[in-house]
Amino acid sequence: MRVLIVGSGYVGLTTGSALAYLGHQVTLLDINEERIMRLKDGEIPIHERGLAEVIGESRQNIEFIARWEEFDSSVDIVIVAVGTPNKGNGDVDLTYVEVVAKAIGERLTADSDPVVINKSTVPIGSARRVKTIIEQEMKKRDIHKQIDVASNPEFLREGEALFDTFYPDRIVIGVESDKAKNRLINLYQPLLEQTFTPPVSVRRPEGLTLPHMITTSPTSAELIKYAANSFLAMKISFINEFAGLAELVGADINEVAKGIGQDKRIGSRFLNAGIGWGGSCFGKDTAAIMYTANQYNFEMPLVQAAIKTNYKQRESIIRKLQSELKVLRGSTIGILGLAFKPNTDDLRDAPSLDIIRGLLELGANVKVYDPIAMANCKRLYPDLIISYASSSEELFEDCHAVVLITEWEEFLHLPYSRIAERMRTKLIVDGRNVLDKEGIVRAGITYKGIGRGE
Ligand SMILES: NC(=O)C1=CN([C@@H]2O[C@H](COP(=O)(O)OP(=O)(O)OC[C@H]3O[C@@H](n4cnc5c(N)ncnc54)[C@H](O)[C@@H]3O)[C@@H](O)[C@H]2O)C=CC1
Ligand SMILES: O=C(O)[C@H]1O[C@H](OP(=O)(O)OP(=O)(O)OC[C@H]2O[C@@H](n3ccc(=O)[nH]c3=O)[C@H](O)[C@@H]2O)[C@H](O)[C@@H](O)[C@@H]1O
Repeated sequence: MRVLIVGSGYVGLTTGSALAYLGHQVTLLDINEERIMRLKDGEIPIHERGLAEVIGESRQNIEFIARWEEFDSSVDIVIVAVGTPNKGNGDVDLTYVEVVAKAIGERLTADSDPVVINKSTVPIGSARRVKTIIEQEMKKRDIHKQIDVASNPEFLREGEALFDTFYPDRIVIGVESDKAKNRLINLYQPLLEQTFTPPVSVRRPEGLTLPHMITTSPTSAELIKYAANSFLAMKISFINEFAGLAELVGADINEVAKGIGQDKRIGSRFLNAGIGWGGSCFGKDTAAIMYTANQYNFEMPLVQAAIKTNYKQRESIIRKLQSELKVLRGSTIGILGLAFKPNTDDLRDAPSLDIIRGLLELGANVKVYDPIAMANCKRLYPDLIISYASSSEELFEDCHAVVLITEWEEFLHLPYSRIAERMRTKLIVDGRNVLDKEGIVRAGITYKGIGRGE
């Protein structure tokens, strides 16, 4: 099928590359000309495992364009994957989606017959809003036509974006017509039946079950996306709430998580206690659903509490440092990891940033190290008065304490005896409960985890 994807960010570029790999003819349109130029030159603008391979192998099926003038009105599917940022009050800024809807409506002809798909995370009613805008624009040119707009929320995780795209647990489509339903089934057929040859760098896991396609109304599909992210956010906050209690009563939250996670009804994933969630979506989407609920004068105390607990986790790191070091003014604190999670250079709503700001406000000197996110930090936050270490080992030099924020693989096996010698006071706060506690203690370093009632 011929597919136009509008927006070439994490979601658009991943989806577009995967669809091209599966054999569709994909055009990726982004108004960010620099990004399109880089893509045309073969550069991969985001850090995602397998993306270079998948794009490389599908070059003949992908084209990159930066101008709406090149829009081909005879396309079968248009996927909208532009950003839907928070306005600051929880409400979703739909400007980009609306601008795209208008641009589509201005260009469709009487013969065009595409299905338009909202893949961006959008509040309920957005499929209808996009449909109205497109049809109104067409009417202005005297074209009276119904356009199918479907909702097809995206569930990929950054860092595992291609894996999640090729091997999804489910594909949700919110449609109002058989035409839209059938076109989406055709689009995703190779994934539903797993008939493609997996890319070398994104292997198919053994024992993989086929993904279900879940067909709903557009409104249900829109709500499914918010419910999924809110539930995952709540699950993390739930374990973090118990981590706080575990510290007081002398239990180990890792043991508790294992003990409850083995219950299939609960499941063991997303039960890692620590400094909580960050990233571009959990914060934005929980705030957005609270905003929607509020518009209906409806309370969602569970989601609200999940948000509150999450941001308390970041503060709790500073409380731990205060409790061990007493005075933070003049202390040097090392921050191991900046990205909101490993395998990405994304700093959106990264817990590291709040923790760094909190430490700076208390007069501490902050030193940081991250294998790939430091360049982004320098570029986006030039106001942060911090120093950058050249390696994870060098970070420990002269530190009064080091806090692990992001569980990058390379941080998991540090030479503790060597780094102990470089520290001024020997304290490691393990913000993700992933370090070798025994090894750290053996090297004479004090270990503080999250929810580990030492
Ligand atoms: N990043 C993630 O892991 C996930 C994101 N989502 C949702 O997907 C949507 C997109 O997110 P990301 O890909 O992260 O955003 P992003 O910010 O990485 O990419 C959006 C792209 O859209 C482009 N754009 C904006 N206006 C445009 C226009 N008028 N025409 C053409 N291109 C335009 C921008 O230049 C940008 O490159 C959001 O609604 C987000 O909530 C959903 C699941 C996962
Ligand atoms: O809507 C979105 O954008 C996406 O949001 C999340 O994906 P993502 O934000 O990329 O990353 P996750 O792997 O979910 O991690 C989010 C945050 O939760 C934290 N986390 C995760 C799991 C856990 O057990 N504990 C925990 O603190 C991570 O460190 C990270 O900061 C969801 O997992 C995706 O399904 C969804 O599509």
